[in-house]
Amino acid sequence: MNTGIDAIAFDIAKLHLPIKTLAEARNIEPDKLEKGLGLLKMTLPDVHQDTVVFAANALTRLIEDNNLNPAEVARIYVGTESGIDNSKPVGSFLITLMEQKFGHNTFLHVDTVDFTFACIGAVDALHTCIDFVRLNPGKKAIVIASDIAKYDLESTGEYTQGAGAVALLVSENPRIMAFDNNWAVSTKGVFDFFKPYHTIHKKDITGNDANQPWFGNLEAHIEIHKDQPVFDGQYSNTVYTDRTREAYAMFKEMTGTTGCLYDTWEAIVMHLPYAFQGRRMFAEIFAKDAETPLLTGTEEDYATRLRDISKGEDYKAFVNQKLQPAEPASSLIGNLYTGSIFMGLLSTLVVAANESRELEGKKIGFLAYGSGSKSKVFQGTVQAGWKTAAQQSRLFETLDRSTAVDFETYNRLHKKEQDYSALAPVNEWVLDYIETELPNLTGARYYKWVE
Ligand SMILES: CC(C)(COP(=O)([O-])OP(=O)([O-])OC[C@H]1O[C@@H](n2cnc3c(N)ncnc32)[C@H](O)[C@@H]1OP(=O)([O-])[O-])[C@@H](O)C(=O)NCCC(=O)NCCSC(=O)C[C@@](C)(O)CC(=O)[O-]
Repeated sequence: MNTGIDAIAFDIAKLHLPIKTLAEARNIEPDKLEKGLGLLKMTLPDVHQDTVVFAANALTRLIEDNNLNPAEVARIYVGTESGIDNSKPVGSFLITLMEQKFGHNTFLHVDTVDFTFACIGAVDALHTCIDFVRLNPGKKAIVIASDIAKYDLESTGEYTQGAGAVALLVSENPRIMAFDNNWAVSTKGVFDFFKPYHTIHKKDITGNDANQPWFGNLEAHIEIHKDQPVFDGQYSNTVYTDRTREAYAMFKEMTGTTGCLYDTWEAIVMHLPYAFQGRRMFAEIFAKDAETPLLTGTEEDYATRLRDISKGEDYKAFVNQKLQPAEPASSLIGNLYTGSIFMGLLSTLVVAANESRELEGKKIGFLAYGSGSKSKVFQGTVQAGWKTAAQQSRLFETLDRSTAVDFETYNRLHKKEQDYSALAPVNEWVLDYIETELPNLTGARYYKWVE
């Protein structure tokens, strides 16, 4: 039985900071960001938006565009790493909101849960939902990837921010993409990017806490959890490359592929924290799988050879054919964390449709990554309804309508100083208020639909 993605909907933050504006303010050469990393716009949440809002908007669109009867949906599984509660999942908010819109008890028998593993959480949700539909033919599941990629001001992650959600309908005989039952994994527990609940600073070794055995010789200064990660950008690239290379090799082994695997893929969709991450990180796999000799001398020789290959004409042609179609949406959005790989898929489909290329029956390879760290490599075959879905998505028309903000507004939104919406919401969910008075409900978040 074919199982996979039957429909896609999305909700992307409607505000953006042009990357040039950020480059000028931070004294970075705009070309580095635009031509080096492929960034053009950085989308930002408005004051009335959080992960629940983006997820609810994408889900509402998925249901309405596909005339879905809630009774048909067995699961709504959410991938997120920017949830708003440590106990109550985004999924449980979604059930409340969908019942507000579609009727009392309409989602009573829907299973829901959040998956967190940095950017790969929604791929994990998809993986388990595909298994579920295979075991339960006729049932449908929804996977939602919803995140706000927020980094500290003036950090190297600042120019890779973005916000929004992608919702996928998973079913048998899907219209867009059917997945093979091979999922190769590479996992290792590392600290390349993480969001600790508490950050403990080493201040000095004279304070009272110095005597506490669990702090060793440190005085503890504890900060509460914040939205922005602790990360090491260059190390995260190394880990990204290692995990994807290892999972790719594992995929070859498990499928018994003897030749060059990527030659069998019409397009490659990778996790894109920024548009050019895939093309910057794939060069090693490109060389190794084609058995291009990489020097076995020093590490420096290896890096130089790899760099030469990545700047060569063969690699450029390969990038243009297989990796580039996933990039334009990322350039206009920024990082979507869990949603990035699915937005890369939609971008690939829309670019092919715009170029009148036929994808039906072609294989697409996926290289997912989540910090912390894990990669999953899998493949799918494009189905007959891909072009209609791509055209109906109106992806680039929607992104074109994004509103630019100035640097001051960006700063205020980032610091959460602004208490009014920069753009009035229309036909969408908004965060209405957060309870502050009632002791048993302090912190409860309430949402409403705005016509
Ligand atoms: C991604 C980094 C590390 C980039 O870090 P960086 O230091 O800003 O950039 P760089 O020096 O690595 O690369 C700049 C590129 O621009 C080029 N360049 C320079 N100047 C010019 C110019 N004038 N004209 C044209 N090109 C120029 C330069 O040559 C180079 O290209 P390359 O070496 O590839 O050829 C940084 O933005 C960062 O720390 N980001 C946050 C972490 C991150 O995104 N890591 C990515 C891997 S981990 C991941 O993907 C998971 C994640 C982050 O999504 C989280 C999760 O899983 O939840």
